Amino acid sequence: MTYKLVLLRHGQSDWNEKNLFTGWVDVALTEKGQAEAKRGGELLKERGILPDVVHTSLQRRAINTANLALDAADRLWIPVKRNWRLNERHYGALQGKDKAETLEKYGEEQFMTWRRSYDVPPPAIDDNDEFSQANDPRYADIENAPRTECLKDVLERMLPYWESDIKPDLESGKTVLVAAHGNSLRALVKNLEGISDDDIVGVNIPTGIPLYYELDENFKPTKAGEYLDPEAAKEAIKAVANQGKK
Ligand SMILES: O=C(O)[C@@H](CO)OP(=O)(O)O
Repeated sequence: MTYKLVLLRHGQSDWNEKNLFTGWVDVALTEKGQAEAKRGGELLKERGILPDVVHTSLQRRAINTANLALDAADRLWIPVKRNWRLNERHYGALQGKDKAETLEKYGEEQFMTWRRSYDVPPPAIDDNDEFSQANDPRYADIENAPRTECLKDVLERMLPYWESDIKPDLESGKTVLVAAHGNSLRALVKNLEGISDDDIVGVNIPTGIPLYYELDENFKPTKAGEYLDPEAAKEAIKAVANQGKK
């Protein structure tokens, strides 16, 4: 018995296009992002990898990506579960800041530490900041909702949901789609593949291309995760890695 898991990062968002740190800011998909999501669903259909249940974050770029992909795969009818634990990493005071300007202002080392270090979070966002989620009703029930997060924080808040909701769906034989974000999926991939704290720095997830895993009974991948469009993924991974650079 192998478990079937598909990870899908949302398609290009308005702020991916504008090259702004996004985090918990709830931005929309661009037209290109919508097309990527649809293509993601077509790839699933072509390969016969048909989700039985979908898990998303509480952010519209992931929710809309899931809907567009599932519509294209003719699976819009499957049950859906949403949880803040799948949200993008909270980017703290960097939310809303231009990536290229931040790189220029603070230098490459600080910029990459904030973006990709495992355990150094950016400065916390002020509750009065225009890009704070302090008063967002969808997060009102979270105790100590984050004001910034590093990848380690994301892993720690994502894992309880993996255990309580995603694993049981896999165990019951369902093909599970997780539609989420660059950094919440990096956390999930780190955990799945046992990637070290140092090596996760170099892992980037492209937008809109399904990443397919088959897992054994211990939830370990039986082989490396497979991008359903490997050529497009290669180019897109490079582009994510180089964001901010001129
Ligand atoms: O801005 C963000 O929230 C993320 C994802 O778009 O960016 P990065 O890849 O720089 O972590």
